[in-house]
Amino acid sequence: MADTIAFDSFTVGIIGMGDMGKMYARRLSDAGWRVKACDREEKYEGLCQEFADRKRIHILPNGHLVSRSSDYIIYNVEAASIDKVAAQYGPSTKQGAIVGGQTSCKAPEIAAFEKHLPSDVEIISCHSLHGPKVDSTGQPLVIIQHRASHASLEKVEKVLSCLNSQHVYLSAEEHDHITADTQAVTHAAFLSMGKAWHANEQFPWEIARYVGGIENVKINLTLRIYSQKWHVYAGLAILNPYAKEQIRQYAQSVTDLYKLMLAGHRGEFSQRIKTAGARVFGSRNCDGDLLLKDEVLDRFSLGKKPDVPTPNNHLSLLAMVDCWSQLSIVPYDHMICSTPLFRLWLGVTEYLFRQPALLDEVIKVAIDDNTFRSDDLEFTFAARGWSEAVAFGDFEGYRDRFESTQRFFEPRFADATKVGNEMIKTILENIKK
Ligand SMILES: NC(=O)C1=CN([C@@H]2O[C@H](COP(=O)(O)OP(=O)(O)OC[C@H]3O[C@@H](n4cnc5c(N)ncnc54)[C@H](OP(=O)(O)O)[C@@H]3O)[C@@H](O)[C@H]2O)C=CC1
Ligand SMILES: O=C(O)C(=O)Cc1ccc(O)cc1
Repeated sequence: MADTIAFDSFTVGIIGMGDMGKMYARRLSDAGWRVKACDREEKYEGLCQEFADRKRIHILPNGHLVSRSSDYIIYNVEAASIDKVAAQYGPSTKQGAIVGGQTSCKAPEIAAFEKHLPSDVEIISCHSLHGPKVDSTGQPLVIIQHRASHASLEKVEKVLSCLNSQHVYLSAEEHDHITADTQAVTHAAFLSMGKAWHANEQFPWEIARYVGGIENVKINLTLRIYSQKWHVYAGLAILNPYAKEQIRQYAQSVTDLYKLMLAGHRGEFSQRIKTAGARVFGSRNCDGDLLLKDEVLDRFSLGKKPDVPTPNNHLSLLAMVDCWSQLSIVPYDHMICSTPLFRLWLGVTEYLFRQPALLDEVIKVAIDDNTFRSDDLEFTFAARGWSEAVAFGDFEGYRDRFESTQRFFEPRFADATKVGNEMIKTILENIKK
């Protein structure tokens, strides 16, 4: 029984001491757990120094040593490496231990564990649905009891309870299905915005069209994504069996809407947007209780807001709702398994679709105002480019696409992270109220 596990008789192993592994090691050891951890052998000395003042974190040279001496081992490595790393260290797992992974996509992780772990080892995976610098309190933490007894599940729950997250119990398949909707397609939208700004050599905070209100959310979140490691986004999009279709539909929605705009098909365009809005937001179509408010949004700008706002047709948002509608996705159903980024993204789409006057204005701008056709063309190319990289399973192509734009925005990451963190905190607190 979990009640009987004690700090001094139960060791947690962590394989992969990158951002998430270190966060887990620190939080678990702060709570009193004994942690044995490793990264690649060449990082052994550096990690020993980094964690020298932590008496409950014991750095070991490799995953064999962690696996054979730990009761619950969490793999915190790149999603694309899980098969290789589990093949390496899995056979060394202590008899009767519990093994889990924290990768963002569960199909390959579970397949790797089933293939490489001895049959007397139990499998319980997890996934913290937030980045390493976000306070884990109240955030969803998915727990997947794949091959394990109830008593072992209780042990894992007890260990992870120190994160103060909200436990969400799913199968690996349910997890991948939901995160394809909440994560992969959300990232595709922001990655496309960044790529389009880069293609036009625009720093959006310097351009009136992109300053103020929901533009601030778009810019801050785009820069936030590009300031992180490419493999996190590549892994959860390329390896998730459901993500290709979502991302393909997003690119298709962008393309369809762009063509209707170009051709000036006002009726068809408007009908398509309104139908999508009704399917996704249904009876939520009224002002009053929006997740996001102007006065909050306007505070978080990297640039100076113009006196008169420049019109924007918000193609990225219209396409998001069209995509959800085409795939019969109701994003509110996924709130239990949402990341902060997804909640903000949903807040932004809601802001547009639940204010009928604003939506009408946006539709009018889309058809009548061709000032920004070239920005929108680049956005359309970008969405299709990301979709192709994901569809072809092209990790290296994805990496090049990601890192070239990362370099373009790099000088502003420090500012954007500061403003973005503050924005996320304030907006999410507002959403809770
Ligand atoms: N960052 C995030 O916001 C979140 C990430 N995740 C998931 O968590 C996992 C880890 O992500 P994150 O910490 O950000 O990534 P990092 O790149 O920071 O960490 C992964 C670490 O694993 C190491 N590693 C690779 N192979 C081995 C090996 N054979 N033995 C030991 N260590 C190894 C890597 O070394 P090297 O760099 O040399 O390859 C790296 O230090 C990923 O699967 C990601 O999808 C989940 C939630 C949030
Ligand atoms: O909120 C997001 O979508 C992020 O970008 C952070 C993130 C990345 C990977 C995960 O598996 C979970 C969270």
